[in-house]
Amino acid sequence: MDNITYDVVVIGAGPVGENVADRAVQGGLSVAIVERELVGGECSYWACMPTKALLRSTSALRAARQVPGAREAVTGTLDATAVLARRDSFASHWKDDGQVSWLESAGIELYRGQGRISGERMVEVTGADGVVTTLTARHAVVVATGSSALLPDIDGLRDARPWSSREAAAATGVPARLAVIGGGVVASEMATAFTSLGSTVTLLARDGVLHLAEPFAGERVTAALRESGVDVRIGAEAASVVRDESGTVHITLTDGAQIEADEVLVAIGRTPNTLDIGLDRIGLKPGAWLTVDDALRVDGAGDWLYAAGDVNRRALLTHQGKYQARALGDALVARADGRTADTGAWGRHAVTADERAVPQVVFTEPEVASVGLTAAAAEKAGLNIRVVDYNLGSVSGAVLHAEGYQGHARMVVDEDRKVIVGFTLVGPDVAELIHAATIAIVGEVPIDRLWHAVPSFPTVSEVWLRLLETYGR
Ligand SMILES: Cc1cc2nc3c(=O)[nH]c(=O)nc-3n(C[C@H](O)[C@H](O)[C@H](O)COP(=O)(O)OP(=O)(O)OC[C@H]3O[C@@H](n4cnc5c(N)ncnc54)[C@H](O)[C@@H]3O)c2cc1C
Ligand SMILES: NC(=O)c1ccc[n+]([C@@H]2O[C@H](COP(=O)([O-])OP(=O)(O)OC[C@H]3O[C@@H](n4cnc5c(N)ncnc54)[C@H](O)[C@@H]3O)[C@@H](O)[C@H]2O)c1
Repeated sequence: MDNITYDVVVIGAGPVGENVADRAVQGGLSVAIVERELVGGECSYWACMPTKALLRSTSALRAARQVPGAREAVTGTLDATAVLARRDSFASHWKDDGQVSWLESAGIELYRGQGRISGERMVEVTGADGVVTTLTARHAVVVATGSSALLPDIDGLRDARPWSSREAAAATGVPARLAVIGGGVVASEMATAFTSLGSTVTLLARDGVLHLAEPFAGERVTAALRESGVDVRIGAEAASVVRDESGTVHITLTDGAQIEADEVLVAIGRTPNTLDIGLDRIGLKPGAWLTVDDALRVDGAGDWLYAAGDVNRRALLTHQGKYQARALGDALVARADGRTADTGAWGRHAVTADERAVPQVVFTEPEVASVGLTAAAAEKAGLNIRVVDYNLGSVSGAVLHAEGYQGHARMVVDEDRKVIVGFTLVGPDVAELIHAATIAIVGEVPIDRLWHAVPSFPTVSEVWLRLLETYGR
């Protein structure tokens, strides 16, 4: 059994673990990173990259069809084999050589195997050959073990070999009939992808489609899914699932209705990867989300244990986890140098945006792009708000962008401070528009000053001017 010492030991080499390690090494610390599967994590092989690769072809086809002249050049349907092949390359064919080379070039030491905390500042790594290596961290252990798909307790579901987001993202073929349990981000995106690849999709959205977003977003995505042939059943709940000998999946709903499918995708949220990481050895509960303070220190542990990314449940998004990683990596360097970390609001080592300005793009058709609070969330937080709505389809840039462009924009203004606290867009190709709103919220740009941020004509961004005009000067 080896015992090796580093300044920092990171468990989990997903996008978040990699970024903590990178910042710490750049600040002069020695870092070991432990990975049990593929370096690059969920995002690279089974989440963001492969799913967005699947969806991009759908979006390109829709865009061409919405513009006369281009429309006539597009005569067929999606080539599913070509789409899946492009997806394979974006998942690096499920090989991590490229990311391992990057770790090497960055000076980060990789240990392959299951990492478990074995005591204060200690991590045991059990390799595939059963050999255990003990790593000691001089300054910090960072848990960046991410999350896995949650499976609900539905009668027969486990035996029916359901797809999780992993099987959907890495599908080798297109099922003729796909049932989806869930109405959140994964369910909406995968229903969009598979209907356009040719599946007959039934979406069982117990709590509605994208129900935590502004209501108009879920309504428009629901309408578009239905228009593309998806059978969206709001309020439907699966009671039991059986896969028969022929492979057909039979789903019985709580109201007695029956659905048949060739595959069933379960997308009802995530569970933290903390069941087998040694939490019991330090008095914490295995399987629980790791709650952290503003410095990302794990509650109930000493000042040596941190958690970043999905596992701390602050925002289950790659970009937000990487934001935490940059702040944490730099803070570890500062502390190792004997400096105090700057974790006050918007400080260099703070993760303030986690609470005020988390952007997200849902790559459905239409796309939903949002940042900050919805009107409902702002009201619940006790803010004195004004909601400003505008029909995105009437902006000149949108009219030019696509024939029959339909979309909607909402700005939520904190009336006491006269700054934007929330922004949501729904419409074709709105993804790239959201960063302007993120900057306005993070910068707390006064509404009066926004009049001086002039959008170019004729772009869809002109919606900013229309929203200001609607708000009034
Ligand atoms: C289908 C889907 C699509 C998504 N699309 C997007 C998107 O478009 N944009 C976006 O921002 N987010 C998206 N997300 C969310 C995004 O994938 C996650 O937020 C992100 O992967 C979290 O990164 P992480 O590093 O915290 O965890 P992960 O990516 O889960 O990485 C954790 C790593 O830790 C390893 N690990 C776990 N336990 C141990 C252990 N004990 N020892 C050693 N190694 C261990 C795992 O093998 C894994 O490699 C999507 C999620 C899903 C499910
Ligand atoms: N484009 C993106 O940014 C993107 C894409 C995919 C996933 N993600 C991230 O991955 C995470 C996981 O996505 P997800 O869609 O699995 O979770 P989610 O939290 O977005 O949605 C889960 C949905 O399942 C429903 N649900 C919960 N329990 C249920 C049950 N027992 N039966 C039926 N429905 C139930 C919920 O009401 C909710 O609508 C999200 O937090 C998201 O941020 C992001």
